[in-house]
Amino acid sequence: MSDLAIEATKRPAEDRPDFSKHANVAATAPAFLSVHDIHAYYGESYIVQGVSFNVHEGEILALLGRNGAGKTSTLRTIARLDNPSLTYGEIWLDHQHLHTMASHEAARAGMVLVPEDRRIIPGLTVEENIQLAQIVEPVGWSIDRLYDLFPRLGERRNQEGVTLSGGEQQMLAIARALARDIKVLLLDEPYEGLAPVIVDEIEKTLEIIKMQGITTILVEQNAIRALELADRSVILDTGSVVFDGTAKEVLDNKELRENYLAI
Ligand SMILES: Nc1ncnc2c1ncn2[C@@H]1O[C@H](COP(=O)(O)OP(=O)(O)OP(=O)(O)O)[C@@H](O)[C@H]1O
Repeated sequence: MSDLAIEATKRPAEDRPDFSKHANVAATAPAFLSVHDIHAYYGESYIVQGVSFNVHEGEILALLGRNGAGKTSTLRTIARLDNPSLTYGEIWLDHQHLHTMASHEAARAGMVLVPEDRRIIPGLTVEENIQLAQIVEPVGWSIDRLYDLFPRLGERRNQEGVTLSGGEQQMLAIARALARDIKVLLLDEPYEGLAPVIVDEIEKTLEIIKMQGITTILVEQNAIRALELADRSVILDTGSVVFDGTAKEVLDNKELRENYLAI
């Protein structure tokens, strides 16, 4: 950790300098997505403790770790949500510095989070949920293209979104993200509560999304399923990276799986 980062962590939240507002502290030429030494707090709670990793364009990265390891917090920090707040570090996406952006600017730059609770808007049909995502530029996939990817959504286009099954709601949440012109899809526990056959279906769509060149970061409790799909994996423990390598390395390493994933 750099001196500045240590300095940031020692101070109470209100006194901490907000290094995220400083654009000119990049040390190296960024990868497609480069997360560099990010530190983030919920109020006084220091949760994301110097996380760094790179993601290549079109890759699926499984971000794994035990309950409470900091996976959701890391995703939220990368998406530039206010909570937890980024106090130090850099996030570069395709030469754009997301660490200086608010969440709506990061979304416009192509970083979109599909949260665990999916946030389907009540009172709106499937199609209206998608259309709402396309109200502002830049627009991504057309509605017809989204229905090709998710035929179930096409069949239910006039049904109220919140009345869909859990799996269909997850598909709608992903479709809504793709309806924007995105570069990186951040998925928080997309398989949660879903039957294996629905997980199979969602997995197939994630493979198709990958083939279109979109980069995905997948946070999943179902680590085996995530690793079988992913190219690479980053494992977190108490808010820090303890492993960065290929998904196969994790699947082949019993000790790593037992120590950090309990599988
Ligand atoms: N809003 C919050 N305020 C304070 N602490 C929080 C908040 N949200 C999460 N935390 C704490 O941050 C730590 C990391 O939580 P996080 O949800 O990022 O972990 P996770 O790896 O995604 O866990 P899980 O797999 O259980 O979802 C936990 O100790 C949690 O209690």
